[in-house]
Amino acid sequence: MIAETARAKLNLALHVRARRADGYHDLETLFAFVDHGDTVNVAISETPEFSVSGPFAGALADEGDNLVTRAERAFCETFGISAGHRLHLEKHLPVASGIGGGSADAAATLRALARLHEFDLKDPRLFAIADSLGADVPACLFSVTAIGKGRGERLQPIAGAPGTPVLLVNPGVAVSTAAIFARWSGDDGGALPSGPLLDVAATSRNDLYPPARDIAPEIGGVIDWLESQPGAGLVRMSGSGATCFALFESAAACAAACKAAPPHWWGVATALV
Ligand SMILES: C[C@](O)(CO)[C@H](O)COP(=O)(O)OP(=O)(O)OC[C@H]1O[C@@H](n2ccc(N)nc2=O)[C@H](O)[C@@H]1O
Ligand SMILES: Nc1ncnc2c1ncn2[C@@H]1O[C@H](COP(=O)(O)OP(=O)(O)OP(=O)(O)O)[C@@H](O)[C@H]1O
Repeated sequence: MIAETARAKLNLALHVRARRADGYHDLETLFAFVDHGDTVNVAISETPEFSVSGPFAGALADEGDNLVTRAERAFCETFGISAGHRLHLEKHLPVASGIGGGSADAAATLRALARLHEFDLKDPRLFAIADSLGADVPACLFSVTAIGKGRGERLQPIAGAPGTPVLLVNPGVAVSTAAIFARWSGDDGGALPSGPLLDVAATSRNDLYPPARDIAPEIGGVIDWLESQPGAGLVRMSGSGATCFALFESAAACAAACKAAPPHWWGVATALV
């Protein structure tokens, strides 16, 4: 059996540039990944099956076509694999929450299957499958700190800030990525500034925050709460929300804030990788 971690993705910055004819939007984003995520297990099996466990398994109960099984089908078609697989997903990340849980699961499935069948992780066919499964899946395939352009698939790795303590908080509202983009102002957010990761993050924005807060005002409350926490530095919403994050100067301050979070919020104190 092969196990792969599906790390949560953060958009440390997200500038929306233009709406495209294909319905997507061109972005400039800073992708970073954290030391927390789902787990995907894959093994060859004569009786193919897919199962889910973990705290957010219930949110996927009605999901007919999970991103894990979609990734597996695409992999087998592309690489001509006739064997069946037993797939298991441990779901720790809230669903539809701006931290790319489904995208990370799809990417982890592709990495696990490539290892199982001994294909190179740099095989361009793997990237093409990732690109076909969603805008965040190519970034999740590599799960390294990177600038993303286009709809997020044109990736340029950059030096990260590993070990930086980060608190993730979600108020328990699921928001649709398509609905948030549909409410974007239409004003070009401009290019990201250049420089070291945390300097770029500090001098940029998430352009999806205003439309997300209009749809789910709870997100504004989460940002205000994070900004009031002792030791919090950069505070921002990730992706299309509703998860927001704060970077902290120390792991102790990060853990203390996590403990102080309202009990009905989901929160995890972790670190950038
Ligand atoms: C907002 C981000 O999370 C930033 O990393 C991603 O761009 C969203 O990535 P994702 O969830 O993988 O998105 P997809 O599942 O590919 O797209 C969902 C829907 O969001 C809108 N969408 C998504 C990405 C993008 N660059 N422009 C868009 O307009 C489209 O209406 C699309 O149909
Ligand atoms: N394994 C999966 N985990 C989560 N969502 C899944 C999965 N499979 C399918 N989905 C569907 O994909 C949708 C998007 O889920 P996901 O958790 O990736 O959103 P997100 O965190 O907002 O991602 P992003 O930051 O990429 O916009 C969900 O609403 C759900 O219907």
